[in-house]
Amino acid sequence: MAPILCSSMPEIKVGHIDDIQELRRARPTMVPERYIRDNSERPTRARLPDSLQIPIIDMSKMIWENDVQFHHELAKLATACEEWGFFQVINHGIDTHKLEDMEEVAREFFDLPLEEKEKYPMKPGTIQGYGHAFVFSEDQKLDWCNMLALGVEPPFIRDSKLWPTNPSHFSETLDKYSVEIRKLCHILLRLIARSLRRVEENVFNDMFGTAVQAVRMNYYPPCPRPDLVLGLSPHSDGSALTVLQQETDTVGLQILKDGAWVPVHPIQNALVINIGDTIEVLTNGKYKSVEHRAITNKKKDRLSLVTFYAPSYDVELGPLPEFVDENRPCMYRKYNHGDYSRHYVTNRLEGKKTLEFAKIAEQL
Ligand SMILES: O=C(O)CCC(=O)C(=O)O
Ligand SMILES: [Fe+2]
Repeated sequence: MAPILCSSMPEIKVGHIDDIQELRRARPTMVPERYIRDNSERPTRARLPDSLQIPIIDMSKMIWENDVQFHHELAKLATACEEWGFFQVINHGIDTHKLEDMEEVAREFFDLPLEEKEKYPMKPGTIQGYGHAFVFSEDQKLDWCNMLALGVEPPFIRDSKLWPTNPSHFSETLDKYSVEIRKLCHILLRLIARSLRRVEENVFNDMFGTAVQAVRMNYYPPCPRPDLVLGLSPHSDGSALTVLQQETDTVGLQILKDGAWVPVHPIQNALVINIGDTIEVLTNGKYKSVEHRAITNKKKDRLSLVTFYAPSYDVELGPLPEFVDENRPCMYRKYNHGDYSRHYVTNRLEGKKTLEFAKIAEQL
């Protein structure tokens, strides 16, 4: 997902969209037609070796720069970004209470009666508030998910009317949480720059002067037919970095690796990080923004808390010259990040299609 803009598109017709938690109340044995995916999109049970897991980066090994451990972990980070686009960080230094508190208020919010949650409506064509983002037509297949999405920083993207006042400590908890995640993003961006070797450690600094930070909370109720639906459609994120927190008792996130959907198994207190479209463009495709999706479970619900961290809207982006040479010709044109964000939020989630906005024609 991209950072959140309030791009209202009054002309779009999306038809009636059910609230999934309400739909579930009647304990249906089947799902409505609008959720049933075409065969090719349905979650198939992949026969993958359990050892096929996204890399795990131990941040406690990356404190002392002169240490052998530091360089070993940095090399792992480089491989993770190049080959997977995803990794989990452990020992990231964020107080686990802050993570748990956020999970708790988010759950409390989703457990509220619908009338209460509808006080913060996500209007069609916008992606802030409670509801369904990225729905633009009546015939579009829908995701088995309720969402609450909020712009956090800079202040002009924050729509305070959409910040829940119930639970009463929601905003305060989200603010505290967001400060911690932001600090983690700063550290990660520096480490990522360092792992690229060809650029200075502070190469990204100017782009993130008034960085955009947005949060999306995805709640996936249990689904009677998880084999037919998707929790969240395949997409790459329009951010620079995404930080995803998930509970440990359900698997739902899958990433596309060499043509197979690989599940991301949750690790206690770890955070899942992925490279977004911005870093793919800046590194001219060296570090990958990888397609991912969420599937549902028959018996269990699942909550994911997702922070998108992106450059200032006024920044002009394009591949850094250090990553363009005769072996790797320039794959992306220069563009304004605000324009890209607008493009992202006004199109449905469809694999890596949004990045075509930036691709140079002969690379399409
Ligand atoms: O819930 C998940 O695991 C995936 C969430 C995600 O990819 C997103 O919100 O962009
Ligand atoms: Fe995502």
